[in-house]
Amino acid sequence: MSAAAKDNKVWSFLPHSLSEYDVSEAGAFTPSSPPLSRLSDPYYTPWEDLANDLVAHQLTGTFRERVKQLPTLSVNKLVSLQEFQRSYLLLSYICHGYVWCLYQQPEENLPECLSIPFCEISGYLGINPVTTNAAIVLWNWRLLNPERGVDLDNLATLYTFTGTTDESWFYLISVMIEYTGGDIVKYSGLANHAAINNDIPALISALNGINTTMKKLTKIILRMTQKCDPYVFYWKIRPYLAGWENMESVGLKDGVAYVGGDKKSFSNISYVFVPRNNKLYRKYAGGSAAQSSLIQLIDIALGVKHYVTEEDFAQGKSKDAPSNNQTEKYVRPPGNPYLLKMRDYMPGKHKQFLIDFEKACVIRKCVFLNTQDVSQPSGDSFSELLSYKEDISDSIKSTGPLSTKEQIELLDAYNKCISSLKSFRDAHFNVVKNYILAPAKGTPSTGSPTLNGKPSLTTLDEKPAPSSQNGTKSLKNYDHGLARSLEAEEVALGTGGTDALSFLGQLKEETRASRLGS
Ligand code: HEM
Repeated sequence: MSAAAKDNKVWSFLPHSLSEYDVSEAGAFTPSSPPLSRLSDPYYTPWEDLANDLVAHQLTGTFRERVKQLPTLSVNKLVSLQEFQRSYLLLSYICHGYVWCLYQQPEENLPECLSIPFCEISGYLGINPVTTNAAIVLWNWRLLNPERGVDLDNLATLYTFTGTTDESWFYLISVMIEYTGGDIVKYSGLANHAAINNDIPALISALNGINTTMKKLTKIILRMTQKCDPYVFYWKIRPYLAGWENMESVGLKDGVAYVGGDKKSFSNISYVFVPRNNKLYRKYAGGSAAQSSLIQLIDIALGVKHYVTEEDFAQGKSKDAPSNNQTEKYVRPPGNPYLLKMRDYMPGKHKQFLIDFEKACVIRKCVFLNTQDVSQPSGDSFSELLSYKEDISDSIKSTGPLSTKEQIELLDAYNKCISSLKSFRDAHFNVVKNYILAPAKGTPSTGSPTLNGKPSLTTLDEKPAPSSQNGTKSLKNYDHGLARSLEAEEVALGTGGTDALSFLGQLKEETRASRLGS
């Protein structure tokens, strides 16, 4: 009997047990117990102390000076996966505080005391050495009352860059979504197990579970405006979350040099080496919930396919792009390069879970094969159906045909899941307009309890004069990393450097198009 079977026979279609992927039905990709609040060995006190004082040192302008006094600590005294996760949080937080230091020009060299341990720890975890959703969300929370469960009225963050409640809320909304996603893991497992066995009542029940959970996720994301102010998010918080890819305009021409870190060996993680000044520079995207394994899992479970954007395809950025000017969807291979790239910004175990689940997932195939009479496929969906029929592998047990009523019920349960995923993406799209487009263009944002579109904190004009103490380079203008004012005709860029709204709009459309039947 495989490890998976011993763990839970529902998951026996995977080569490993859920716990081996560091995934659970209780909290999805969040750890099964709250993240550590301190490393056990006092040897790591220098990291702990500096992280605790990050906000204060940002304010006084002494952060970079303090980082340079750090000893280069060995990772040999980290004793568990949880300790590696905590040290990854500490170092990603310190590194971004260092590169994007408040009111300073971005710094393009990460000193050895940061880069060597950060690269080693990231290699162990199978994730890029940069701030990610794993650092600021999955491994960055605690329970106020340990006797009570995970809920927004019992959660606190371990670290924020700005010391604001807005930043805490921004992360905690994501924590709550990720944790609630435990039911997505549970029902996706049940749905695939049912699909493999062609157990239609069980499949319908599991799909209903996915639908109900998706609705909960949408309700949670809509709460973002309750305690996170778009102005604070865009101008104060987002700059710290930026990575060092597409940051030429703010001085990081080749990204950031991980001084000394390049001597070490790494896992099979992708990054770009640019030799300059005898240093090797790396370019990484910044922290984004696009690195959430949960939302990718939902796409995989429902068989929602994304494609290279029309724009990139036309420019030949896809390796499969044809030389002529065809941009029809059917010639674009499935897989959006940005979303696939984001898997290198997930913990390696979570990425492997997605890969293995994708290989084994037959939920959409089962729904499609069982509902042909009522879904009446044509065009692209007819080709899809043919490909399922031609697949002679016996991944789905064969049973008799369903009655029309049963077919309608199954199709309905599946399409409701697609609609609720589309509603989540609609809600997210509006969040992005509100938190990026509106503040960047100086237009009123909606739904903020504190601002009503007018800056209530320090306005940009009142921003303190840039500091030049300690000989560090000073900031010349107000644009910083990802925080930039945009002219009316300019598009807002996502952390990956592409037109965020057009990219997200395409994902919404691809979700909608995944409905079966009319
Ligand atoms: C203020 C709040 C938020 C803003 C401003 C925001 C912004 C963005 C932007 C600009 C993108 C485009 C790609 C990129 O830049 O990486 C994106 C993608 C994405 N975001 Fe958010 N986001 C927010 C909250 C959330 C939350 C709470 C989640 C929940 C998990 C989330 C999940 C995603 C996902 C999954 C993608 C990839 C596209 C997709 O699969 O639909 N975002 N977000």
